[in-house]
Amino acid sequence: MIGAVLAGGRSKRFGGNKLLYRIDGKPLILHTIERLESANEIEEVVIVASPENAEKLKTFGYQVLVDELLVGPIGGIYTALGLGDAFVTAGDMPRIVPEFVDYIIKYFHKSRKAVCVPRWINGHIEPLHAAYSMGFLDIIEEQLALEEYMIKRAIEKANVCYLTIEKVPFEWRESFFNVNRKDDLRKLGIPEPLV
Ligand SMILES: Nc1nc2c(ncn2[C@@H]2O[C@H](COP(=O)(O)OP(=O)(O)OP(=O)(O)O)[C@@H](O)[C@H]2O)c(=O)[nH]1
Repeated sequence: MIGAVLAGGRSKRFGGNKLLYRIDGKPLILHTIERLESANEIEEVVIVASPENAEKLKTFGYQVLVDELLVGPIGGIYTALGLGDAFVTAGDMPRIVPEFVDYIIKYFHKSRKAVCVPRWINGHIEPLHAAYSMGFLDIIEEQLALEEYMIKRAIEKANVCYLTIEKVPFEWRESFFNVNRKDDLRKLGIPEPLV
């Protein structure tokens, strides 16, 4: 399955392009990609970028799709599904657990549902760590026509398989860690930059 890494955000909370921020000498997005591509079920990783970020991201040697919609993750997922079924993540997830990715993809194939997404017992879902089929494109198109851009709403309309997060190994939760603010770098053991 394709692994699609979303990279069309504005990093407002972080300030500056967080995906290019170097951690141990390597841009954050490459940490994410390397984790994702070490999952056995991932055949190829593609980056779904904003037109603004595309040129720089192409230098990393991965296929880059340009998201022309820029309406949030739903537009990135839409662009990725143009290539085929995809496991979609955010670009700011340097702690992805490959075994968890494989588990979700296998569950997705078995279930034959349009989307397979992890869900907490409290109902909160993790749509940027989920498997999507091309069959989901129709629902996204409907939502785009309605100017409803919340991915959560689109998923609610689909035939979905939910994976209860509390039922999988506790350590896998680390997979959802993402960098939003400079302060989050501390959780990676990196001192927050002074500027
Ligand atoms: N392709 C694409 N990716 C997006 C879009 N919006 C957000 N993303 C990506 O989705 C992931 C999660 O985004 P957020 O961290 O919630 O948003 P952000 O814009 O990057 O950051 P903030 O401005 O601080 O909210 C990141 O990897 C973003 O690059 C979009 O419109 N298109």
